Amino acid sequence: MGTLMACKNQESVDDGGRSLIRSPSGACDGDLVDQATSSTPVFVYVLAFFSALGGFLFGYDTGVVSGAMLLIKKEMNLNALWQELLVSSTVAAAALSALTGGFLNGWLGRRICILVASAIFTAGGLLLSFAPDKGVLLVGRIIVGLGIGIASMTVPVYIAEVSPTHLRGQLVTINSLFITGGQFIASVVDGAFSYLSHDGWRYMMGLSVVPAVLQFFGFLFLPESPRWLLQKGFSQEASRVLSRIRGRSDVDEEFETIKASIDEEKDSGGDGPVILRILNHGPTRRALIVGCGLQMFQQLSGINTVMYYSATILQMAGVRDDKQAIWLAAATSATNFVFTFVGVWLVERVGRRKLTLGSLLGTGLSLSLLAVGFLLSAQHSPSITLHPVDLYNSSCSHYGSCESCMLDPSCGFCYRENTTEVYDSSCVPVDEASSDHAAWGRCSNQTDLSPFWAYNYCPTSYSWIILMGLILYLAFFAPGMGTMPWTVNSEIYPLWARSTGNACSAGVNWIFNVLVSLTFLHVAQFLTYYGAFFLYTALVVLGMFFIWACLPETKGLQLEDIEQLFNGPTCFCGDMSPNDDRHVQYAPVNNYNSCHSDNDGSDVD
Ligand SMILES: O[C@H]1[C@H](O)[C@@H](O)[C@H](O)[C@@H](O)[C@H]1O
Repeated sequence: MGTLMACKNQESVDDGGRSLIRSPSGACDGDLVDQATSSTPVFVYVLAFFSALGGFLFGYDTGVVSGAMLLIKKEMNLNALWQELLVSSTVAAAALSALTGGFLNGWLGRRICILVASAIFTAGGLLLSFAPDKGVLLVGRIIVGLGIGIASMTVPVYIAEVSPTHLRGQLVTINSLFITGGQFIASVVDGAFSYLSHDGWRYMMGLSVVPAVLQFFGFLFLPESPRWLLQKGFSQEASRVLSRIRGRSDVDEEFETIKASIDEEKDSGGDGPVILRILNHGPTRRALIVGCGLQMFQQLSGINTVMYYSATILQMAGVRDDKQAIWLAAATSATNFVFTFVGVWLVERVGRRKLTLGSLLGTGLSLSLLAVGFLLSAQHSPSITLHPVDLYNSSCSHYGSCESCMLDPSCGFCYRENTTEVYDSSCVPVDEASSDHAAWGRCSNQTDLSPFWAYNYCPTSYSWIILMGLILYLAFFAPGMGTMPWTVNSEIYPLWARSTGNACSAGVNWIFNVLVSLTFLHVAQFLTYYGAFFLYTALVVLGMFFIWACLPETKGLQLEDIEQLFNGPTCFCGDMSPNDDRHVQYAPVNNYNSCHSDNDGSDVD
């Protein structure tokens, strides 16, 4: 490997942008830096937009189901198992297809995979909106999941491969913006169609066809990634596409750098299944550990539990009307979306490492605030004052407070309240067909005069702490932990391992997504809600150690150079990040001629 060299465009110091363009000889090319940073052709934004529609569909299809489910379960009389199946089948299918997507990506290319994903999204959306019964709904949800898996691993790779170095982080992070944007739009659509109690869900699910068709037709006219083309030996096409994307004809330097790295890899005689080659090749194996670790900790921070649980949190805060709860849940996903902009803005300014660490720190603090809120609510949980005769002698009749009653999934809390206190409270079995009311007694038939029914939560006056924790959590999670795992994974693998590396890490993301959401209620049952949130806090602290110790800074490096960051030990314990400002000197290139190598000259080789 040649010495890692860096150039810094002085003009981009102010906004924090950094350019490192390496020619095959290792020399910095001032003109190239100039062209790359000063005139980014619009075309690259068009490419990023059409690819990020895949992220939008990922967000929309995972987000829309919660609101749609409220209507579907009534119309199709779904029990809890079917509801669970319709939600988790999509995520499980996404895990499977993300894992196999790596093979498809390397074989067919990024563009074909994006086309396939948008065709799958279209077919799934149509099937869902015309589904005659729950069986077809399940098939539709699985199909959509297959599309999500492929899109989630292909889109960041494609955007990273077409982006100029100085914009790569920002453009890939736009995909995350589209994910949270999709979740937000889904919640607004859920709110709007919730008034249409008959068939409203068909529109909610069916609307995803619009961006899917748009992406499909867009990609019919958009080019393949030049890096993939070159890897497959289509040199002329690769050079033509690269010039088109860069908006200029002199792309030789970049072209040669990519080619040199492909030739180098060919010379080293790689053979056999890519995953085995990754595992046998130190730097790539270490990159894979870091990439999968990031994705695992993203999900272990409990984002999807918090998002999913937001409606209940809002109910605890006293929002009882279903419609109002739906709209307030839209406010939650809006917070997630708005704070993702902060990530897009910061990624090229502060870099991936600091952004992720700062985000995790805030996420951990907010999780402990959430936990404290739940702890105080539990300690001041209303007691049960009425004990109606329970003919079936269910477990519900044994509880003394709302806290223990609501932690039992078969019971709910029935109560009246005035401005200061809860009174006339009882713990009764929930109706098996619908958790909206009790199986029998005062809360079994909801009228305006009947008492309130709380399933899965307790009324509390500490809900404001929980609400604050929720908002702070999203504000800290969204810019860093929500975005960086996808961005960093799109850039840390060498070309030959990029599809497989991203497939594995996206697969890890989806697997932990299923694990965390499926286990949440059980964990809450064993540890109580505050215990569950303290557990997530502990996992976030572990994640911070991992990221502090093992995540190098990739900002400003050309994709072909990033592999060198993993030449040392997997974890460099924070103070040895090879791309720290302390280790790489960026030379002012006002005159675009001066260029320094690392300060000790020894480099990361
Ligand atoms: O990066 C995304 C994003 O933060 C979403 O809000 C979340 O639902 C996904 O699981 C995650 O992968």
